[in-house]
Amino acid sequence: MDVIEINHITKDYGQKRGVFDVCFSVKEGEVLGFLGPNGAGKTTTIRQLMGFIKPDSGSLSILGRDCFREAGRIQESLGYLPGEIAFIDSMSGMEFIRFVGKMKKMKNLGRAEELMDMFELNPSGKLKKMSKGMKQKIGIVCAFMNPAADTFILDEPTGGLDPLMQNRFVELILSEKKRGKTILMSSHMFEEIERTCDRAAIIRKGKLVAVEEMEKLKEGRKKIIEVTFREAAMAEAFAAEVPKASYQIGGKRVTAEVGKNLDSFIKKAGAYTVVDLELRTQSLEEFFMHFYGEGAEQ
Ligand SMILES: Nc1ncnc2c1ncn2[C@@H]1O[C@H](COP(=O)(O)OP(=O)(O)OP(=O)(O)O)[C@@H](O)[C@H]1O
Repeated sequence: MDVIEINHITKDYGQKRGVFDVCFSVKEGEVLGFLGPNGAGKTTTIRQLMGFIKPDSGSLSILGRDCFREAGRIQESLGYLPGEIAFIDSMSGMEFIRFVGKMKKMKNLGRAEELMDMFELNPSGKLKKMSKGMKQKIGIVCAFMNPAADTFILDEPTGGLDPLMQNRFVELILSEKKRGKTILMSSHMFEEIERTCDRAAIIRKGKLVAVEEMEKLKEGRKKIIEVTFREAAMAEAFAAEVPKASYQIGGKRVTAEVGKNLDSFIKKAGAYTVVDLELRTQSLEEFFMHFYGEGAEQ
Protein backbone atom coordinates (compact mmCIF):
# COMPACT_ATOMS: atom_id res chain seq x y z
CA MET A 1 0.00 0.00 0.00
CA ASP A 2 1.20 3.51 -0.81
CA VAL A 3 1.23 5.73 2.29
CA ILE A 4 2.63 8.90 0.73
CA GLU A 5 1.40 9.71 -2.78
CA ILE A 6 2.67 12.55 -4.92
CA ASN A 7 0.60 12.79 -8.08
CA HIS A 8 2.01 14.89 -10.92
CA ILE A 9 2.57 18.03 -8.86
CA THR A 10 3.76 21.27 -10.41
CA LYS A 11 4.70 24.37 -8.42
CA ASP A 12 6.11 26.91 -10.83
CA TYR A 13 8.03 29.85 -9.31
CA GLY A 14 9.04 31.12 -12.75
CA GLN A 15 12.48 31.15 -14.37
CA LYS A 16 12.44 27.35 -14.40
CA ARG A 17 12.39 27.26 -10.59
CA GLY A 18 10.08 25.02 -8.64
CA VAL A 19 8.93 21.44 -9.29
CA PHE A 20 7.42 20.13 -12.50
CA ASP A 21 5.15 17.11 -12.89
CA VAL A 22 6.76 15.27 -9.98
CA CYS A 23 5.23 11.88 -9.35
CA PHE A 24 6.27 9.15 -6.90
CA SER A 25 5.02 7.34 -3.84
CA VAL A 26 6.32 5.82 -0.61
CA LYS A 27 5.01 2.40 0.38
CA GLU A 28 3.98 1.37 3.86
CA GLY A 29 7.06 0.46 5.93
CA GLU A 30 9.46 1.80 3.33
CA VAL A 31 12.34 4.24 3.78
CA LEU A 32 12.67 6.35 0.65
CA GLY A 33 15.63 8.66 0.08
CA PHE A 34 14.93 11.90 -1.77
CA LEU A 35 18.13 13.04 -3.43
CA GLY A 36 19.19 15.91 -5.59
CA PRO A 37 21.64 18.80 -5.79
CA ASN A 38 20.99 22.18 -4.13
CA GLY A 39 17.94 23.93 -5.48
CA ALA A 40 16.59 20.80 -7.19
CA GLY A 41 13.18 21.06 -5.51
CA LYS A 42 13.36 18.73 -2.51
CA THR A 43 12.18 21.26 0.06
CA THR A 44 9.51 22.60 -2.32
CA THR A 45 8.12 19.05 -2.63
CA ILE A 46 8.28 18.45 1.12
CA ARG A 47 6.53 21.75 1.90
CA GLN A 48 3.66 20.65 -0.32
CA LEU A 49 3.48 17.33 1.52
CA MET A 50 3.23 19.28 4.77
CA GLY A 51 0.40 21.39 3.35
CA PHE A 52 2.37 24.65 3.78
CA ILE A 53 2.02 25.45 0.10
CA LYS A 54 -0.52 24.33 -2.49
CA PRO A 55 0.57 22.81 -5.80
CA ASP A 56 -0.42 24.73 -8.97
CA SER A 57 -1.59 21.40 -10.31
CA GLY A 58 -1.57 17.78 -9.21
CA SER A 59 -2.23 16.49 -5.72
CA LEU A 60 -0.54 14.92 -2.70
CA SER A 61 -1.91 12.59 -0.09
CA ILE A 62 -0.80 10.79 3.04
CA LEU A 63 -2.82 7.74 4.08
CA GLY A 64 -5.50 8.80 1.63
CA ARG A 65 -5.89 12.31 3.07
CA ASP A 66 -5.24 15.37 0.91
CA CYS A 67 -2.06 17.07 2.14
CA PHE A 68 -3.36 20.61 1.67
CA ARG A 69 -6.98 20.34 2.80
CA GLU A 70 -6.44 17.88 5.63
CA ALA A 71 -3.00 18.98 6.85
CA GLY A 72 -4.16 19.26 10.47
CA ARG A 73 -5.47 15.69 10.65
CA ILE A 74 -2.41 14.32 8.86
CA GLN A 75 -0.04 15.98 11.32
CA GLU A 76 -1.57 14.11 14.26
CA SER A 77 0.23 10.96 13.17
CA LEU A 78 3.17 12.50 11.34
CA GLY A 79 6.71 13.26 12.48
CA TYR A 80 8.30 16.16 10.61
CA LEU A 81 11.82 17.51 10.64
CA PRO A 82 12.16 20.76 8.68
CA GLY A 83 15.35 21.67 6.84
CA GLU A 84 15.55 24.89 8.78
CA ILE A 85 13.84 24.90 12.12
CA ALA A 86 12.11 28.07 13.30
CA PHE A 87 12.79 28.06 17.03
CA ILE A 88 11.50 30.36 19.70
CA ASP A 89 14.93 31.58 20.74
CA SER A 90 14.00 32.80 24.21
CA MET A 91 13.01 29.26 25.25
CA SER A 92 15.35 26.63 26.60
CA GLY A 93 15.65 23.42 24.60
CA MET A 94 13.56 21.55 27.18
CA GLU A 95 10.86 24.23 27.20
CA PHE A 96 10.67 23.93 23.41
CA ILE A 97 10.39 20.13 23.56
CA ARG A 98 7.59 20.42 26.17
CA PHE A 99 5.89 23.05 24.00
CA VAL A 100 5.96 20.75 20.96
CA GLY A 101 4.75 17.84 23.12
CA LYS A 102 1.78 19.94 24.21
CA MET A 103 0.96 20.85 20.60
CA LYS A 104 1.04 17.16 19.74
CA LYS A 105 -1.28 16.56 22.75
CA MET A 106 1.17 14.10 24.24
CA LYS A 107 0.56 12.82 27.75
CA ASN A 108 4.15 12.01 28.60
CA LEU A 109 7.61 12.69 27.23
CA GLY A 110 9.04 9.19 27.75
CA ARG A 111 10.03 8.72 24.13
CA ALA A 112 11.54 12.22 24.02
CA GLU A 113 13.70 11.36 27.07
CA GLU A 114 14.90 8.18 25.34
CA LEU A 115 15.83 10.17 22.24
CA MET A 116 17.68 12.81 24.28
CA ASP A 117 19.75 9.99 25.84
CA MET A 118 20.35 8.41 22.46
CA PHE A 119 21.65 11.68 21.00
CA GLU A 120 23.46 12.71 24.21
CA LEU A 121 21.50 15.95 24.29
CA ASN A 122 21.35 18.21 27.29
CA PRO A 123 18.44 20.51 26.42
CA SER A 124 18.63 22.79 29.47
CA GLY A 125 20.37 25.74 27.76
CA LYS A 126 18.69 28.55 25.84
CA LEU A 127 18.04 27.77 22.17
CA LYS A 128 19.70 30.95 20.96
CA LYS A 129 22.99 29.82 22.51
CA MET A 130 22.89 26.34 21.01
CA SER A 131 25.12 25.12 18.18
CA LYS A 132 23.62 24.01 14.86
CA GLY A 133 24.18 20.38 15.82
CA MET A 134 22.37 20.76 19.16
CA LYS A 135 19.43 22.44 17.47
CA GLN A 136 19.33 19.64 14.93
CA LYS A 137 19.17 17.10 17.76
CA ILE A 138 16.23 18.99 19.26
CA GLY A 139 14.55 18.87 15.84
CA ILE A 140 15.09 15.09 15.70
CA VAL A 141 13.68 14.63 19.23
CA CYS A 142 10.59 16.66 18.26
CA ALA A 143 10.10 14.74 15.00
CA PHE A 144 10.27 11.30 16.66
CA MET A 145 8.85 12.00 20.14
CA ASN A 146 5.30 10.86 19.36
CA PRO A 147 5.27 7.05 19.58
CA ALA A 148 1.91 7.03 17.79
CA ALA A 149 3.34 8.66 14.64
CA ASP A 150 3.49 6.22 11.74
CA THR A 151 4.83 8.41 8.94
CA PHE A 152 7.94 10.59 8.96
CA ILE A 153 9.05 13.35 6.61
CA LEU A 154 12.61 14.50 7.18
CA ASP A 155 14.34 17.33 5.31
CA GLU A 156 18.14 16.99 5.53
CA PRO A 157 17.96 15.25 8.91
CA THR A 158 21.67 15.04 9.69
CA GLY A 159 22.70 18.60 8.80
CA GLY A 160 25.10 19.81 11.49
CA LEU A 161 25.54 16.40 13.16
CA ASP A 162 29.01 14.96 13.67
CA PRO A 163 29.81 11.46 12.30
CA LEU A 164 29.07 9.72 15.62
CA MET A 165 25.63 11.32 15.79
CA GLN A 166 25.02 10.63 12.10
CA ASN A 167 25.54 6.99 13.02
CA ARG A 168 23.04 7.24 15.87
CA PHE A 169 20.60 8.74 13.40
CA VAL A 170 21.07 5.78 11.02
CA GLU A 171 20.37 3.45 13.98
CA LEU A 172 17.23 5.41 14.81
CA ILE A 173 15.94 5.15 11.24
CA LEU A 174 16.67 1.41 11.11
CA SER A 175 14.82 0.85 14.39
CA GLU A 176 11.81 2.90 13.24
CA LYS A 177 11.82 0.93 10.01
CA LYS A 178 11.71 -2.30 12.03
CA ARG A 179 8.61 -0.97 13.73
CA GLY A 180 7.00 -0.67 10.30
CA LYS A 181 7.11 3.13 10.02
CA THR A 182 7.06 4.86 6.64
CA ILE A 183 9.83 7.39 6.07
CA LEU A 184 10.65 9.93 3.37
CA MET A 185 13.93 11.74 3.84
CA SER A 186 15.87 14.17 1.74
CA SER A 187 19.61 14.05 2.07
CA HIS A 188 22.99 14.93 0.64
CA MET A 189 24.68 12.22 2.69
CA PHE A 190 25.08 9.26 0.40
CA GLU A 191 26.27 6.97 3.13
CA GLU A 192 23.20 7.39 5.30
CA ILE A 193 20.94 6.90 2.28
CA GLU A 194 22.83 3.76 1.35
CA ARG A 195 22.53 2.39 4.88
CA THR A 196 18.86 3.15 5.46
CA CYS A 197 16.85 3.41 2.26
CA ASP A 198 14.92 0.79 0.30
CA ARG A 199 14.54 3.07 -2.71
CA ALA A 200 15.77 6.45 -3.83
CA ALA A 201 13.97 9.16 -5.80
CA ILE A 202 16.33 11.50 -7.62
CA ILE A 203 15.30 15.02 -8.57
CA ARG A 204 17.17 17.50 -10.71
CA LYS A 205 16.12 20.99 -11.83
CA GLY A 206 12.60 20.39 -10.51
CA LYS A 207 12.08 17.17 -12.45
CA LEU A 208 12.21 13.60 -11.23
CA VAL A 209 14.95 11.74 -13.08
CA ALA A 210 14.81 8.32 -11.43
CA VAL A 211 13.08 6.25 -8.76
CA GLU A 212 15.07 3.11 -8.15
CA GLU A 213 15.52 0.24 -5.74
CA MET A 214 18.62 0.85 -3.65
CA GLU A 215 19.91 -2.64 -4.44
CA LYS A 216 19.66 -1.92 -8.13
CA LEU A 217 21.50 1.37 -7.73
CA LYS A 218 24.24 -0.39 -5.81
CA GLU A 219 24.56 -3.05 -8.53
CA GLY A 220 24.78 -0.35 -11.18
CA ARG A 221 27.93 1.05 -9.66
CA LYS A 222 30.98 0.57 -11.78
CA LYS A 223 34.28 -0.91 -10.79
CA ILE A 224 37.25 1.36 -11.14
CA ILE A 225 40.67 -0.13 -11.74
CA GLU A 226 43.97 1.68 -11.34
CA VAL A 227 47.13 0.19 -12.80
CA THR A 228 50.58 1.62 -12.21
CA PHE A 229 53.25 0.68 -14.76
CA ARG A 230 57.00 0.80 -14.41
CA GLU A 231 57.34 3.53 -17.01
CA ALA A 232 55.17 6.40 -18.20
CA ALA A 233 55.58 5.27 -21.82
CA MET A 234 54.02 1.92 -20.94
CA ALA A 235 51.06 3.66 -19.30
CA GLU A 236 50.59 5.84 -22.35
CA ALA A 237 50.71 2.90 -24.76
CA PHE A 238 48.34 0.86 -22.62
CA ALA A 239 45.82 3.76 -22.20
CA ALA A 240 45.65 4.10 -25.98
CA GLU A 241 44.54 0.46 -26.23
CA VAL A 242 41.77 0.63 -23.62
CA PRO A 243 38.51 2.51 -24.21
CA LYS A 244 37.32 4.70 -21.28
CA ALA A 245 40.78 4.69 -19.73
CA SER A 246 42.19 7.91 -18.38
CA TYR A 247 45.88 8.51 -18.28
CA GLN A 248 47.68 11.50 -16.84
CA ILE A 249 50.27 12.82 -19.22
CA GLY A 250 53.69 11.96 -17.91
CA GLY A 251 52.22 9.69 -15.23
CA LYS A 252 52.66 6.00 -14.78
CA ARG A 253 49.08 5.32 -13.78
CA VAL A 254 46.03 4.44 -15.87
CA THR A 255 42.51 4.57 -14.42
CA ALA A 256 39.62 2.83 -16.13
CA GLU A 257 36.08 1.65 -15.57
CA VAL A 258 35.85 -2.10 -15.81
CA GLY A 259 32.94 -4.48 -16.09
CA LYS A 260 32.73 -7.42 -18.47
CA ASN A 261 35.99 -6.27 -20.05
CA LEU A 262 37.99 -7.12 -16.90
CA ASP A 263 39.67 -10.18 -18.42
CA SER A 264 40.83 -8.45 -21.60
CA PHE A 265 41.91 -5.44 -19.53
CA ILE A 266 44.15 -7.59 -17.32
CA LYS A 267 45.61 -9.44 -20.29
CA LYS A 268 46.44 -6.21 -22.10
CA ALA A 269 48.03 -4.77 -18.94
CA GLY A 270 50.05 -7.99 -18.58
CA ALA A 271 51.91 -7.17 -21.79
CA TYR A 272 53.68 -4.40 -19.85
CA THR A 273 55.40 -4.30 -16.45
CA VAL A 274 52.77 -3.68 -13.77
CA VAL A 275 54.07 -2.44 -10.42
CA ASP A 276 50.75 -1.85 -8.66
CA LEU A 277 47.08 -2.59 -9.17
CA GLU A 278 44.03 -1.37 -7.26
CA LEU A 279 40.38 -2.20 -7.75
CA ARG A 280 37.55 -0.28 -6.09
CA THR A 281 33.82 0.10 -6.49
CA GLN A 282 32.49 3.50 -7.52
CA SER A 283 31.00 5.26 -4.50
CA LEU A 284 27.27 5.91 -4.49
CA GLU A 285 28.10 9.60 -4.73
CA GLU A 286 30.14 9.10 -7.92
CA PHE A 287 27.34 6.96 -9.28
CA PHE A 288 24.64 9.55 -8.57
CA MET A 289 26.63 12.24 -10.35
CA HIS A 290 25.54 10.52 -13.52
CA PHE A 291 21.92 11.41 -12.66
CA TYR A 292 22.83 14.89 -11.48
CA GLY A 293 25.07 15.82 -14.38
CA GLU A 294 24.28 17.39 -17.73
CA GLY A 295 22.18 15.27 -20.01
CA ALA A 296 20.64 13.40 -17.08
CA GLU A 297 17.15 13.82 -18.57
CA GLN A 298 17.88 11.27 -21.25
N1 LIG B 1 8.95 30.78 -2.32
C1 LIG B 1 9.73 30.72 -3.40
N2 LIG B 1 9.69 31.67 -4.36
C2 LIG B 1 10.47 31.60 -5.45
N3 LIG B 1 11.35 30.62 -5.70
C3 LIG B 1 11.43 29.63 -4.79
C4 LIG B 1 10.63 29.63 -3.60
N4 LIG B 1 10.96 28.51 -2.88
C5 LIG B 1 11.90 27.86 -3.59
N5 LIG B 1 12.20 28.52 -4.73
C6 LIG B 1 13.16 28.09 -5.78
O1 LIG B 1 12.80 26.78 -6.21
C7 LIG B 1 13.97 25.98 -6.45
C8 LIG B 1 13.92 24.72 -5.60
O2 LIG B 1 14.22 25.03 -4.24
P1 LIG B 1 14.21 23.98 -3.05
O3 LIG B 1 14.42 24.73 -1.78
O4 LIG B 1 13.01 23.14 -3.14
O5 LIG B 1 15.49 23.09 -3.37
P2 LIG B 1 16.16 21.92 -2.56
O6 LIG B 1 16.23 20.76 -3.47
O7 LIG B 1 15.47 21.72 -1.26
O8 LIG B 1 17.63 22.45 -2.34
P3 LIG B 1 18.62 22.50 -1.06
O9 LIG B 1 19.31 21.18 -1.08
O10 LIG B 1 19.52 23.62 -1.42
O11 LIG B 1 17.78 22.74 0.14
C9 LIG B 1 15.15 26.88 -6.15
O12 LIG B 1 15.59 27.43 -7.37
C10 LIG B 1 14.58 27.96 -5.25
O13 LIG B 1 15.29 29.16 -5.39
